[in-house]
Amino acid sequence: MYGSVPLIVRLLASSVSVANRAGKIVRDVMSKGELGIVEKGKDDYQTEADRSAQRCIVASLAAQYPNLKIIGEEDSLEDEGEVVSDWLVNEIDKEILKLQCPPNLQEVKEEDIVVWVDPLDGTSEYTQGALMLKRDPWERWKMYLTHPFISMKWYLSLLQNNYGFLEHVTVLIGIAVNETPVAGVIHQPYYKNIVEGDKKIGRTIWGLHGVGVGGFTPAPPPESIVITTTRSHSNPVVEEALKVMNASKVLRVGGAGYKVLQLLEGNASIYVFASPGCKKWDTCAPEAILSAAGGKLTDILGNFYKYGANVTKPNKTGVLAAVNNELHSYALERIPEKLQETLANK
Ligand SMILES: Nc1ncnc2c1ncn2[C@@H]1O[C@H](COP(=O)(O)O)[C@@H](OP(=O)(O)O)[C@H]1O
Ligand SMILES: [Mg+2]
Ligand SMILES: [Mg+2]
Ligand SMILES: [Mg+2]
Repeated sequence: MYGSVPLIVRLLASSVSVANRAGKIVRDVMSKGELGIVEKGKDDYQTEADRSAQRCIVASLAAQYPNLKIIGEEDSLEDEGEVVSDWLVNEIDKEILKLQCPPNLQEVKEEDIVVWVDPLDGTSEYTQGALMLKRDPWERWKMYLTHPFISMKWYLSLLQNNYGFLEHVTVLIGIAVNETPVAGVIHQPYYKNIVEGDKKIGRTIWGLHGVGVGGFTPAPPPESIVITTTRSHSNPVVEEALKVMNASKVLRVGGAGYKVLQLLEGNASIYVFASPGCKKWDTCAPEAILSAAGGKLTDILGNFYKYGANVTKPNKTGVLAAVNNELHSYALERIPEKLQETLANK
């Protein structure tokens, strides 16, 4: 029906609609309260929301774009569990369809594309948010006891945080063409906003190379250096890379998507994560949007990652990102060579 619209624009428009639906699934699982937490590895968990949102995204995109290569964080699920027909999205965002495709992306074919899907980025924050939604203290305590990875210190910090961590949760769909992220979607299922006088939950941020970004109001970086980094996957090497930045503040938040949003909205200057913990699905969509806004996301050696179908999944040499080249260079110059070698040789 929209065959005259270049593929990359159609795919981005579909991804916006699909991410909105996946966000609703994420909220519905939370409302039901049965999170179905599975431990995939150390500090690495999956919930029913991760599984269902992934099925929704992959099945919806594969049905409309059969020759796309789609790689999702929860891929080991393949063929298990059913895709509820209500999850199959064939809507397509009409506003995105109106975008003028840049000349260099007009001829892109499905075979040139790899879509990287993180159905739920910030799973730690999601599960901790669930805990905090239990208003009854006894219920909350019982749930805490079934969360093996939440220490008492965290539990107390969560209580003081006014249940705020759910905003860190995002749905990420990144579109790479010939190994480079050129378009992407970050959907925030728990973002609270007022649209035309009505309270609305959720928002969707998008970016396309050569066109720009939308779904939020970009803001310049803070006056002094503010670093954003992990709040749930730190270690001594990660901390060492923060120390050298001479930052006025360190913003510890969940998810790669939410951290890049902190850069785009002017709350932080640089995202530093000197750890091999992030994977290609964590950074593809954020990198596409950040670079469409004039920013840069690389490893901590300053090299770009490649996002082809056969690359290794982990971002072995960490993440270094900023809203502009100056801030990126500022950070890169400060990372000690020894630290770069530590990650490169791991
Ligand atoms: N040490 C580690 N082990 C497993 N996953 C890690 C990790 N460090 C980072 N990640 C993944 O990278 C993403 C961002 O992490 P963080 O919030 O700590 O910055 C999260 O994605 P998911 O929540 O999609 O799994 C998280 O799981
Ligand atoms: Mg995960
Ligand atoms: Mg993730
Ligand atoms: Mg995830």
